Amino acid sequence: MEKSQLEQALTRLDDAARYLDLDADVLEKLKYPRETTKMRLMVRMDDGSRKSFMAWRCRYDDTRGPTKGGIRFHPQASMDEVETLAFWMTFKCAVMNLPYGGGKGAVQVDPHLLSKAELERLSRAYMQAFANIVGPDRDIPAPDVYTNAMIMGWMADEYASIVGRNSPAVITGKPISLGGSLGRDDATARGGFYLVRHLEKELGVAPGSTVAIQGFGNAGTHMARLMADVGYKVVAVSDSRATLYCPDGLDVEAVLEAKAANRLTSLAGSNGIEALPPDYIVSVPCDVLVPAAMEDLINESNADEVKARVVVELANGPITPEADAILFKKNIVVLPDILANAGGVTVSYYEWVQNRQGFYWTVGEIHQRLKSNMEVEGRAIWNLARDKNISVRSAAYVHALGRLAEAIEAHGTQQYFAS
Ligand SMILES: NC(=O)c1ccc[n+]([C@@H]2O[C@H](COP(=O)([O-])OP(=O)(O)OC[C@H]3O[C@@H](n4cnc5c(N)ncnc54)[C@H](O)[C@@H]3O)[C@@H](O)[C@H]2O)c1
Repeated sequence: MEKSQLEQALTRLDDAARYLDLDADVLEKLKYPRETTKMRLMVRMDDGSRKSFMAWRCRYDDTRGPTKGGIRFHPQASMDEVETLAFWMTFKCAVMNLPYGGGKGAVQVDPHLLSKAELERLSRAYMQAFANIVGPDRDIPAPDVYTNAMIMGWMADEYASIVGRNSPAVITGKPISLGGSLGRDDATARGGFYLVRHLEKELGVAPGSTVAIQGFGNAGTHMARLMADVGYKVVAVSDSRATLYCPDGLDVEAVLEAKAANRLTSLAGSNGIEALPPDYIVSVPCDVLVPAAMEDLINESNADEVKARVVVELANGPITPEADAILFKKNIVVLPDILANAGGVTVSYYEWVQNRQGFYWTVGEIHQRLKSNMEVEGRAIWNLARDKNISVRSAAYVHALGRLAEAIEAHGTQQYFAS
């Protein structure tokens, strides 16, 4: 029988456990989601009819603090995916030493088929359904695929009316006018960017090296701009419909404009730019490949075609464990999701801190803190990988698991005696 997504993800936990002397209780605690709630949301459509949508919220593990993780609106969302993403959040927050556990949520919906008013009603319905589960000290959502600051703003507003007080720290990734943090919009890409720049010597890349980016949404577009701004050559980008490829380098600003107007492929045919199928991006000749779309897009069927020497996982889980083994054999360095895309949750943490203290930082302060956090954790993980001769992914899991194990033990024995 085929493994579920969560079972696949758990193989990383078993792998990391081999390098630590852990109590069996620790693994038992981390092997299962603590709490997953499933709700059917009823939403009034503009034509007066009612439609229902399946929705979930998972709090995977809260040993290190309130659970934290985004809400995804996607037609293929499933409980298995939500629990897997929540598992990854647990490790990501531990990698970055944030005082959080891991959570995630989703609605099974294609948001492109909804009007803005329907999208607002759906977002409010989500918060009505899960208001008892979330909370600034319990579970703190954020944006993920096909959700954004506007949606977080509606959800924060709904939560405030339910609890009867302003409570901005319940959700992050909000509009700046509602207590959002400066620097949250490009934080995921910026974290990955700081990491690459910090490890340039070790990775053998530098401005002038070529980059291909799979997925051209929040994470992908910001990464393209940041890398191009310091002189990296972006040779290919893709979205769900096409890959745009130009070996001499794309004009990133022109590509961003075309994407904003929803006509990415309109650039093909001029200046040596070709439009190719979306999957082509994986095999593009380049130095750095940046998956920034969905899970499992690099798998057994195409991992052999990867030409890059470095893969920076801005997406969550873009490489299957089988593909990971193939890349490792090919000496391709993978900077794993739980480290490379942790800039998003890190600036979400800053947003939560600012909301709670009621005092806000400048964008310069945010960038400085993020750069320092990425460099400290990135360096520790890089050194661990080198010293133990393991992949950077395994090292990131070992780094996080050590922190989780310490916290599980520090909680004492109460849970041991409880049923
Ligand atoms: N936004 C964040 O702060 C954040 C933080 C951490 C991780 N991530 C992860 O980054 C990834 C992207 O998230 P986002 O926020 O940028 O989402 P987004 O909705 O802004 O963008 C997703 C992009 O992926 C593209 N896409 C979808 N299917 C594709 C396919 N088969 N091939 C190529 N492109 C495809 C879409 O066209 C879109 O351009 C996800 O895995 C998400 O979990 C996001």
